[in-house]
Amino acid sequence: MSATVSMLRSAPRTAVRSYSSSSQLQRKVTILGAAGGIGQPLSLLMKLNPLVSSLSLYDIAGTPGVAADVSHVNTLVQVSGFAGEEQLGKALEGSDLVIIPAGVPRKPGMTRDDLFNINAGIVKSLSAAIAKFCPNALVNMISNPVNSTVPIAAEVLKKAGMFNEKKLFGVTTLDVVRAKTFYAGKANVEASEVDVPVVGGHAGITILPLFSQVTQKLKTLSDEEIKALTKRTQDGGTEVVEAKAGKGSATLSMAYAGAIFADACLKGLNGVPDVVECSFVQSSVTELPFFASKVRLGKNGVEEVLGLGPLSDHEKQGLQSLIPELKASIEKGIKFAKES
Ligand SMILES: NC(=O)c1ccc[n+]([C@@H]2O[C@H](COP(=O)([O-])OP(=O)(O)OC[C@H]3O[C@@H](n4cnc5c(N)ncnc54)[C@H](O)[C@@H]3O)[C@@H](O)[C@H]2O)c1
Ligand SMILES: O=C(O)C[C@H](O)C(=O)O
Repeated sequence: MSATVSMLRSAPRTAVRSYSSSSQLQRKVTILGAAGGIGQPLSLLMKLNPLVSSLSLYDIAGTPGVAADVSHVNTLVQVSGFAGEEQLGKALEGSDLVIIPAGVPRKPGMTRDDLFNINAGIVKSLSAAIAKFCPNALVNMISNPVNSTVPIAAEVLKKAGMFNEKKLFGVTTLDVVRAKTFYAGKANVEASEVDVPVVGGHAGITILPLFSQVTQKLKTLSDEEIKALTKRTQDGGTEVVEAKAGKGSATLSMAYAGAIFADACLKGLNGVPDVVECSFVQSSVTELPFFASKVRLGKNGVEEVLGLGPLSDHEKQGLQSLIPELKASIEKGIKFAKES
């Protein structure tokens, strides 16, 4: 059983145990964009997380209702709702972890980069508020295009003199969740027992699953099957956007993935050893300033950015192909933050 599934099954009892045993486990988590498609189920999942003591739900509107609703779930997490820019500071003050699913989602026919014009400004203003009200918090960036929004947040935090490269994460966990699910389906193994690192970025070919490093290699898949799995993982977001036919992009699977990554960050903060997840972070693994790879999480956020490990020829080729696109998206984000 995965850690998250077991967390969900035992949430209320575990919560009582954590709070009575150690005040050091009290953590404030803030969700920016909490009334949205991802924000609402993610708020529910964080209400079930025994490592959270206070859950602050912020959006431009609608959060008092979401907070009232989620607050009735019988765990010990204290929930507060904040709506409108004048309440943003109060929402953020004292946060240990800020999760950002604020911004517009794709419609069929759009790329993630088509969201840049609207979401870049949203991420910029929210990052400025984080620099002002909770500069020591870990930040989990979900808003797309992640390949540009993470560099934007870094630049805004730098301008404010508050950038700490150990504390800013682009959330790419959904790519890992998809790679595990699709691989398990093809190889006929238990999805919860499969692990697949996904590196690069979070858009199209910049998403590079490393199926050569999969755990649970009970069955050897052909090169053609691996290529098809790679393509399906890269197009996973588009598969959902098309199926939703204009009603947005992945929300439920993203909330699940976001909750897994937030839980890993909280475990790291609490000193749990060997917490490793893939994430898009400041990196020297390639020549690019930001790159997704396995990251060891610790009390200060990123403890170690792990290397890529041995790659198959197909993966080496994928890595070469993704660099120009990822570089351009990173540079676009940096330029926007510097010039606006
Ligand atoms: N990283 C990933 O893997 C991943 C996966 C799925 C979706 N996403 C992205 O997450 C974002 C949100 O998706 P969604 O489906 O929840 O969209 P949504 O439209 O349902 O919700 C977005 C929410 O953000 C809020 N918002 C807008 N401006 C804001 C601001 N300035 N401050 C606070 N909140 C603000 C909106 O009011 C809305 O409630 C999109 O950009 C989407 O592309 C990323
Ligand atoms: O595909 C999208 O636009 C949303 C998200 O990035 C995803 O991967 O599902």
